[in-house]
Formats: sequence, C-alpha cells, structure tokens
Amino acid sequence: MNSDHQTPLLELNHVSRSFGGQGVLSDISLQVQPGETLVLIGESGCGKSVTTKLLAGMLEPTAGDVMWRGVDVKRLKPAEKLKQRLRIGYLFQSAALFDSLNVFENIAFGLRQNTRKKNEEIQDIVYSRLVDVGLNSEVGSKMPAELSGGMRKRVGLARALAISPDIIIYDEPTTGLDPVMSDVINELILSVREQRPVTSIVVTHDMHTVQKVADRILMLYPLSRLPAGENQVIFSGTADDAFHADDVRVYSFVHGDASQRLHELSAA
Ligand SMILES: Nc1ncnc2c1ncn2[C@@H]1O[C@H](COP(=O)(O)OP(=O)(O)OP(=O)(O)O)[C@@H](O)[C@H]1O
Repeated sequence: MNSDHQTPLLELNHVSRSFGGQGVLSDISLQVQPGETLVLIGESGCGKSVTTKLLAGMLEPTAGDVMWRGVDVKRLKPAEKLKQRLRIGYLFQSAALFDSLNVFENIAFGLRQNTRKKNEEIQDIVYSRLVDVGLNSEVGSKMPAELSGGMRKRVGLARALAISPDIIIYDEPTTGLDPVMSDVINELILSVREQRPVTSIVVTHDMHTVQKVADRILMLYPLSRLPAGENQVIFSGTADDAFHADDVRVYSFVHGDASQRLHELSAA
C-alpha cells in the first residue's frame, strides 16, 4: 500500500508551532502516504490536534513547510487552497455540530457552502451519508441536543463524508463513548476505508482503535519534557512494534502503565 516512490499526500517539513511564545511542536517532519491509516498517539497536550490542524491547513506553522501533494501550501492561491482543503474531511473531537441546525442541515452545510449542488442532489447525499454511518433518515430532523454522544460522532462523520473527501482526519473519535459504541466507530472507520479510496489520520488514546485501524503509528512526546536534540516524534511503526517497543516511554504509554511517568514525576 505504501510506496516510497509516491508523493506524500500530506507532509510536514521541519515544522514548529508555538502559541504566545509557548512552543508546542518543534522541528516536526512527517509524511502521510496515499491510502494509509496513520494513527497519532501521545499524552494529553503533546500537540496531536495541532499536528492534524497544521496538516489540514487550519493552522499555520510558526516555522517550516506544510506540503499538499508535494506543493508548499504557502504557494497556493486562496481559491486553490480552498479547493484542496475540501478534499480533507475533519471529524472534530466534540463533533462540533451547529446546535441551531438540525442533523440534515449540519450534514448539508459543507455542500451548501462550497458547491453549487441542487437541493435534490444534496438531499440524496445527506441521506446516503446517514445510511453510511448507520443512522436512519428520521434522525435528519433531530436537533444536536437530542442526540447521544455516539450519534453526535456519527453525524459528525456523516458531515465530514458529505464533501466526498479523499483524506479524513478523526480527532479522538471514540472519546467519551461506551466500549460498544467505540467499537461501532472503529468499524465505521474501517468501512469508510473499504467503501472508498481514502487516507485516514486518527488521533486517539484508545488502544483498541490503535490495534484495529492503524497501518502506522506515530507517537509525539511533549516538547517541555523532550531531551535536548531529540526528535519529538519518538516512535514510528506498526501497532505490534509499539506494543513491543524498547523505548519505555512508548511501551508504558501503549500498555497504560503509569510507573515510568510516576518515576519522572518523583524525579522532577
Ligand atoms: N489555538 C490555540 N491557542 C493557544 N494554545 C493552543 C491552541 N491550540 C492548541 N493549543 C495548545 O497547544 C497544546 C497542544 O494542544 P493539542 O490540542 O494539540 O494537544 P493534544 O495532544 O491533541 O491533547 P489531547 O490528547 O488532550 O486532546 C496545548 O497546550 C494547547 O493548550
């Protein structure tokens, strides 16, 4: 699936990002290859969401380059950037539904804003995306406040899929869901990938998700604790490699073992 000769779909080249002088990412380089499912892991606050927002062009780097299909995003004209941006669907951590719009209009939103599709076509797309995420058409008339957490995530996914993206970014898709609903979402990630040639980036703390969907895992380490000169991406490999990693920071993270962190805290 991954060929070294392909141009990466998305790429960060020596990217740094800070907020108000506080560094979050420093000199990060990574590539996302067409068709792969890349999973980003790492402790809370280490910069996973910032990384995906940089990849999606929703944030700009403080230094370094973001490349889309080998082209520096800075060089794209606004119209071209928007066109490329619409190839990326983003499922936000909170699902980020518009509370004042019903489910149908939430899913239709990107199509109404960014395409000239007629109402009938929009209706067909919205109802088929609802089917794709396992919801029936009656859900279309509900307001977001009436939905459970799992339904909100599914509607968020239907909305991300409505624009027929070729890249989907899932930011903590299972957080806050019960184990069964989490697995429903994991299965949806797999079925989306089976239904269309899509590239997926998944940010998660859920090791079931990691094991189920990841082709490749990257682990980020918080900049504030990174030893000087060390790469902030402390691991790149398969789920199996991560679960057998020699690096105790990686091993203890994926096994949910607190002893390394407690040791660091007591030494601080
Ligand atoms: N727009 C912003 N303005 C200021 N600080 C920000 C902004 N976005 C992110 N940050 C900061 O960047 C750091 C990394 O945030 P990020 O959301 O990427 O972490 P994360 O690894 O995804 O964490 P979690 O697993 O808890 O979601 C945090 O300290 C956060 O407060």
